[in-house]
Amino acid sequence: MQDKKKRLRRTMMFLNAHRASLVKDPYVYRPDSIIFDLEDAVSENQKDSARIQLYNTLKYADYKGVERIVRINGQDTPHWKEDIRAAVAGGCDGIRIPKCESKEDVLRVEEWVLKAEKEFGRPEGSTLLMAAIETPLGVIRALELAQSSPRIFGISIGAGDFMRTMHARRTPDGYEMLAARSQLVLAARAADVQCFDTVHTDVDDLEGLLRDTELIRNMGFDGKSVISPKQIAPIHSVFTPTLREIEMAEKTIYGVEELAKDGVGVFVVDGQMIDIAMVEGARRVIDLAKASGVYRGDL
Ligand SMILES: CC(=O)SCCNC(=O)CCNC(=O)[C@H](O)C(C)(C)COP(=O)(O)OP(=O)(O)OC[C@H]1O[C@@H](n2cnc3c(N)ncnc32)[C@H](O)[C@@H]1OP(=O)(O)O
Ligand SMILES: O=C([O-])CC(=O)C(=O)O
Ligand SMILES: [Mg+2]
Repeated sequence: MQDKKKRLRRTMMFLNAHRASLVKDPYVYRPDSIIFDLEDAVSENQKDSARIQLYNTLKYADYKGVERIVRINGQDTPHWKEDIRAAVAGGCDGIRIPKCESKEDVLRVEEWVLKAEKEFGRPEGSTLLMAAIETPLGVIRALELAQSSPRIFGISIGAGDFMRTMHARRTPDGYEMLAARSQLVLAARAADVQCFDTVHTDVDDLEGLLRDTELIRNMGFDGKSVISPKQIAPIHSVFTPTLREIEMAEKTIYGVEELAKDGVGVFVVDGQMIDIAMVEGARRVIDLAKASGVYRGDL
C-alpha cells in the first residue's frame, strides 16, 4: 500500500472515459497515470454509457503498468455512487474525488468504495483515493483533506473551478494561484502525501507549460495533471533530474559519508557548501532519477 501510494506520478493524463478513441491505448504515450474522467469531460446524457465503457476498459484493456485512476462525479449529483461501483468493479487503482471541501467528502466516498470492494471481491483497502481541491473552502481545509483517510495518496489543485469560485482570472505569471498552490504543498508535505498541480488548458503553449512546471517543481509538487499527450514529455523533462543534479547528489552523499569518518561535518564541492542536512535532498534526487530510469550509478 505504501509503495503504491508513493509511486512516481509526474504526469496524470485526463481523458474522457466515453471516447473509445482515447481509452483504447493511451498508455502508449507513457504518462505515469491515466485519469478516466466521468465528471466534466462527459456530458450529462452520456454519463451511463461512459460508466459502462469505463468498466469494460478497466476490466479488459492491458495498460502495461500505467496507473488507472477514475475521476467520479461530484456528491451533489446522482452519479457518484454508481461511478464508484463501476470503477471498483473494473479494478481501478484509485479514485479522484472532485471539489473536496471537508473530511466528510472523503469519508463518504471511502464508505462506498469499501462497500464496492466487498461486493465485487476486490481486496479491502486496495483502492486508493486522491482529493481534488477546487474551491476556497477546500484550499483552507487542505490539511484536513490530506489527512482524511489512510487511502489518500495525494491532493491536487484544480485551477478551472478555483478561478470560478474565487472570481479570479488566470494570468501567465500565475500570481492568482500562488496562495492556493502554497497552501496545498504545505499541507501535502505536512501530511506526507503527494501534491499535484492543475492542467494547462492551452495545449499549444509549450512555453507557458514549462514555466508553470518549473514553478511547481521548485515549490515541491510531485507532478501535474495533463489533458494532452503533447504535454507529457515537457513535464517529464522538468521532473527528471539533470546529469549535473545527479552528480552533485552523489558527491554530497559520498562526501558526507567519507568526511564524517574524519570528523568533518561541512565541506565545499564545486564552490557549494555541503553539510549533513543536504543528504536527504540528495537521496531524493537519486530516488527520482532511479524512478525516472536515468540513474546509472551505484547508490
Ligand atoms: C478542467 C478539467 O476538468 S480538465 C479534465 C477534463 N478534460 C479532459 O479530460 C480533456 C482531455 N483531453 C481531450 O479530450 C483532448 O486532448 C482535447 C479534446 C482537449 C483535444 O483533442 P484533439 O483535438 O483530438 O487533440 P489532438 O489533435 O492534439 O490529438 C492528437 C492525438 O492525441 C490523442 N489524444 C489527445 N488527447 C488525449 C488524451 N487526453 N488522452 C489520450 N489521447 C489523447 C488524440 O486521440 C490524437 O490521437 P491520433 O493522432 O491517434 O488520432
Ligand atoms: O483539476 C484540474 O486540473 C482540472 C479541473 O477539474 C479544474 O481545473 O477545475
Ligand atoms: Mg474542476
